[in-house]
Amino acid sequence: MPKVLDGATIAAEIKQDVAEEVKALAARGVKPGLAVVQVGHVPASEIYVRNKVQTSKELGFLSEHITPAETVTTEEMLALIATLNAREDIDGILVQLPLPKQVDAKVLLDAIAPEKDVDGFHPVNAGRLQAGRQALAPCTPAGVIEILKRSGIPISGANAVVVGRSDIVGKPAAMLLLHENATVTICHSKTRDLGAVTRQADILVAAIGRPGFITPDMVKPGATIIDVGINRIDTREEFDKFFKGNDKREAAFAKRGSVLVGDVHPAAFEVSGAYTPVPGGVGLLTIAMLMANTVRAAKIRRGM
Ligand SMILES: NC(=O)C1=CN([C@@H]2O[C@H](COP(=O)(O)OP(=O)(O)OC[C@H]3O[C@@H](n4cnc5c(N)ncnc54)[C@H](OP(=O)(O)O)[C@@H]3O)[C@@H](O)[C@H]2O)C=CC1
Ligand SMILES: Nc1nc(=O)c2c([nH]1)NC[C@@H]1CN(c3ccc(C(=O)N[C@@H](CCC(=O)O)C(=O)O)cc3)C=[N+]21
Ligand SMILES: [Mg+2]
Repeated sequence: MPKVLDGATIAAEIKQDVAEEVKALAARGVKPGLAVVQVGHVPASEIYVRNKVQTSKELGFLSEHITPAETVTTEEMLALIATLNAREDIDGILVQLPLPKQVDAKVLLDAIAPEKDVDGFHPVNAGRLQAGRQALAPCTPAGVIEILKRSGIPISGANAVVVGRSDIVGKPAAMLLLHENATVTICHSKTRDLGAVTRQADILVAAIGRPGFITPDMVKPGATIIDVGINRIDTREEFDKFFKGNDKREAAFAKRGSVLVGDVHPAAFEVSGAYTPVPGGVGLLTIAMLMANTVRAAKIRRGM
């Protein structure tokens, strides 16, 4: 039976560590400040943003949830970011993606002060990360490393295969695995004979954005699978592809009319030695690492 790498338990450990740092900072009169900017109404963003704001409050941060209208312009957003950059009480700025199409996301993300870029999306942080300098690393890839380390899964010398090469997940995940001395392969939509590559993986990271894409034949028996994908399924036909006969998922589907599935087919987990579930896996670590990054940003920026 494969081991389930429980994101909730690991996230709780990280949040405990963060809470202790917050206490030590409070004793020195410092409160980490996080601004979460959520533009318009993207249904998928609601729950994530709520999680972020709630968790930062629980941990005793100064927490601001800023909600510009759907119709906001790039210029207005730049003015908001300039204000947040200049504020002494704000240590971290997060602009939730996706943004409406009239807003130039790249221009905005580049305008965030790198020392307040708790998402780790700014090119300065990406460059610092790849150059092996101190950097704010993107939260989801950082969470992947934390899960592996805290679960005692050896990374050094392992064959790690990352499927997906986005600037916010796949690429930085590969870079962090490399820094931990894994032998890293990055795959993408042009990769030839993907299954042959993924079957070499001791650690397989799926960050593709396609429900159940990784099938059992693509997995080396006993491998560790980290499923980053978050895909919402809302038709019976799709549901049956992944969860037919699964009572717990049936109940969730009946109740909400949709369920989440990762980029890994549930049957592929059965081949693995250990895996992160969706939900309850990497997503929860993303939130925890955002908190850790915010405290880190506070300490660095305030010279502590
Ligand atoms: N758990 C969490 O906290 C988070 C989860 N996510 C989830 O992770 C997933 C990936 O997100 P993100 O990186 O932003 O997605 P992107 O769409 O930016 O990138 C997807 C990557 O997958 C590759 N890909 C697509 N189709 C195939 C294919 N058929 N074979 C091989 N590779 C393929 C693409 O290749 P190419 O470059 O060639 O197009 C691309 O590199 C999504 O499900 C997203 O919802 C994202 C962020 C946080
Ligand atoms: N600037 C920016 N930074 C991000 O980090 C960012 C973003 N934009 N846009 C969207 C993606 C996605 N993302 C997730 C965060 C938490 C969960 C999460 O909490 N998941 C839980 C609950 C899922 C649920 O029940 O819906 C779980 O997997 O168990 C998932 C996904 C952050 N992202
Ligand atoms: Mg994306």
